[in-house]
Amino acid sequence: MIDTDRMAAVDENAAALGVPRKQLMESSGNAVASAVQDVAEPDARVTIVAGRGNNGGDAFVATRFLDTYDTRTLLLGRAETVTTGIARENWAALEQAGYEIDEVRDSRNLDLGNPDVVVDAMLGTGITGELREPEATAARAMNDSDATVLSVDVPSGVDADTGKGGAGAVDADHVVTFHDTKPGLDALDADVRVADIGIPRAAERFVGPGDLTVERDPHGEKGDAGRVFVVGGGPYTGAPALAGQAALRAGADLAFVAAPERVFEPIASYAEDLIVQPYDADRLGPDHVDGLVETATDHDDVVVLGPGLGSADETHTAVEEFLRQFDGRVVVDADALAVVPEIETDATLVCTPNRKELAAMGGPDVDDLSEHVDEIEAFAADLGHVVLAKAKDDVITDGERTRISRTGTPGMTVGGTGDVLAGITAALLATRNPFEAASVAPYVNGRAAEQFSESGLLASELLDGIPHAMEADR
Ligand SMILES: NC(=O)C1=CN([C@@H]2O[C@H](COP(=O)(O)OP(=O)(O)OC[C@H]3O[C@@H](n4cnc5c(N)ncnc54)[C@H](O)[C@@H]3O)[C@@H](O)[C@H]2O)[C@@H](O)CC1
Ligand SMILES: [K+]
Repeated sequence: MIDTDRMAAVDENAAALGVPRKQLMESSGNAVASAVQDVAEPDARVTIVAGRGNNGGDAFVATRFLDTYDTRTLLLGRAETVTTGIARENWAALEQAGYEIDEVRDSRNLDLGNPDVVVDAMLGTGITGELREPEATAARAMNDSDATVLSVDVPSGVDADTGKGGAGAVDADHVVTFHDTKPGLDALDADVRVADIGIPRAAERFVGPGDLTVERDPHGEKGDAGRVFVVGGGPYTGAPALAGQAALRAGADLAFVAAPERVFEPIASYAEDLIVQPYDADRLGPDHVDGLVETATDHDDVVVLGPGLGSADETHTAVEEFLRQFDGRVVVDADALAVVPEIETDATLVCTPNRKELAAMGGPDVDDLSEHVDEIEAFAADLGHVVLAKAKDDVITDGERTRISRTGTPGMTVGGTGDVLAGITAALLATRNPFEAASVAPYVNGRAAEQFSESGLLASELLDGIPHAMEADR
């Protein structure tokens, strides 16, 4: 099962891996033709009704594979108004090769003929709202005809994610959909087949540019990029400052750092963009927890818990207490990670262990994480939280799904890059679901690093690279 946002991401990832969409369209069109062949007698009359997007493009390709039938292809609208280059190219190929094709410029002139099979390629995943003209008239004609109706990807007028369709949606007998089935096809009274169109597994497995642009979970209000609240610092000062700044670079509206009074000055001096809130102590302890939880809850903050906190017993107890009380979203990093396997929490956690921290939490103790994805996935399932295990190839899993992020450079072994990652993850967690945020963050962090020379990379340099790294088509 794949929803349309994820499908679009995978499609873009495939293109980045060298399999562009026009190639996928050739496969889709071929699959449509096979589906027609399965329902059509050898002498059947086939009418293809195509829209102006890529759904129509699939059908233009199918036309070439249906030479042996009595096939007509109708385009709803003028060829100049076809919306995508690849669909237009496939239409032009039909024109040049002399296929029987027609532009339907006025829905009153639509005539399906008397076909045995109608291919509905008007609208796929690009639909918004109820069917408009001329598609609405064409859908009525299909539904009224005696022909077998075969829809491309999804019946036109039906939302592929929800299955909802306006009153005028196409009532398909058969659907041929691509790569994986769609949530909205489940409830349909139609025979649904899934066609493999040659999308490499890697396009799903590895985080790619497609993941940057789509799949935003509108957790907050639209335009509300969220507040990130870093609970860190004590023995160390640089770590929380890096995490907070990284969150800002990755799109957070505000970044707060709560830190012990003793280290307030240095943290505040690193960057004027950070708001630093001191508490009266040398390090985090149980007394501070109520106040921190209240602040984070009141503002619906995404919390980064851990950077620079140190491993004192009272701090460990405070982290436990924080996670017991808080029920919002938390990126857990560094010394705070050790607490996670020991506690029950209602919070939504993304845990960001490196190799050693993963082993200390009870996960596999291995050098190459990407060779042990099943074990890490099983560990995350047990833990009940999203795990972003950091290594040369980062492994991201929610216990059911696993992705790998391969960006980055050898220079990233320098101190502080993990703090930057925690901040990016928090910013993304404000607008995406935890698994997506955890998948995209290391991809962005690695891309940020790729903008600098490997030797002598500083974690603070990554900050400058983040905005550019978040652009899909940089
Ligand atoms: N995503 C992928 O990986 C692949 C997608 N493919 C095909 O591409 C399709 C999606 O293509 P597009 O994104 O171009 O979108 P569509 O072809 O579904 O529709 C886009 C067009 O429909 C118009 N439109 C939108 N809502 C309308 C309405 N209510 N009434 C009338 N017209 C309306 C738009 O103005 C636009 O011209 C998929 O369904 C599938 O068939 C395949 O080619 C293979 C790979
Ligand atoms: K369709």
